[in-house]
Amino acid sequence: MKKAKLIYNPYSGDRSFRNRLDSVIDKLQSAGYEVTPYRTMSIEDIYESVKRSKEYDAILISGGDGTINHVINAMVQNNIDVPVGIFPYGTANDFASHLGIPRKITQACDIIAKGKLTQFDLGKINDRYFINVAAGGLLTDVSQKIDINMKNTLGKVAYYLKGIEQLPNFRSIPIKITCDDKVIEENIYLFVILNGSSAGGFKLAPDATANDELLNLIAIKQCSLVDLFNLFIKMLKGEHLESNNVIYLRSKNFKIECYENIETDIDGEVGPNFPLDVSISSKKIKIFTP
Ligand SMILES: Nc1ncnc2c1ncn2[C@@H]1O[C@H](COP(=O)(O)OP(=O)(O)OP(=O)(O)O)[C@@H](O)[C@H]1O
Repeated sequence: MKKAKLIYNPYSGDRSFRNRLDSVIDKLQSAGYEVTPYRTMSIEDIYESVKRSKEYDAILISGGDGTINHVINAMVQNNIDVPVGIFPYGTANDFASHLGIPRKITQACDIIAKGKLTQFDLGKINDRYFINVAAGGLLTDVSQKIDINMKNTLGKVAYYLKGIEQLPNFRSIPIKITCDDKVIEENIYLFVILNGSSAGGFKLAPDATANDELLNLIAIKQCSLVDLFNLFIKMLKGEHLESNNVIYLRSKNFKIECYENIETDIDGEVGPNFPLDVSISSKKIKIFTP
């Protein structure tokens, strides 16, 4: 039998994964995996658990993008290069949705049982990796500021409510983006750098895939409230990339400088300080996919 370590964050999403544990073990055992579950106690504990997982044939993760981010960073730090299985039990689950991995336990187990692996890129920001998105600006600390109980009860709606609550603080920030031979200096509201295609449930980079060896930078320029509202409508229709108020760049590298002390975010977790050196690490992880 192959050995799989199942690392699960009991506080991700609606916290219901723990009730499915027996069913998961049953299905994976039938597929030839001897499963060792590990219930994480904290973020630091995720790193400790992965460090002790060098003998396994696969690492399976249950949680949202934040949990996947920490497990993958820990795997890279420890040179663990085994297949990764995902149970999308977070709130937004942007990365798993992008990969087409469903939340339903039977289907997620079937994907692991079938054993099809696809290589994916990782974004790198200073010395940390991101699976889906790195962001900065005035709404990006929304996911970090939401109370975990509010997120568990209200799901994705909690992100929007917290976003609206932050609107009075909405102001632009001066930023310098260097990419290939271009330098752009602009006042912006926020920027996102995507490896996948969605953030917070919004399909911001519709043509991007997490294995095209490119990162997608989308920034919203300072504009009037009316223009911002129109941009939001365009975003819902997937037409925002054509707007004059949007900067859209695709590249393997970006340098981002900002002289104001604003927070950054990677996969919904607290990110590093400026300046940001962002790059793509091509085909860095292999994940069980449909
Ligand atoms: N026991 C724990 N082990 C690991 N992380 C924990 C634990 N308790 C709370 N957390 C918090 O869970 C967060 C990660 O949550 P995760 O991203 O997996 O779920 P989510 O936020 O509900 O989903 P998504 O990111 O998809 O919206 C970390 O920021 C961490 O602070």
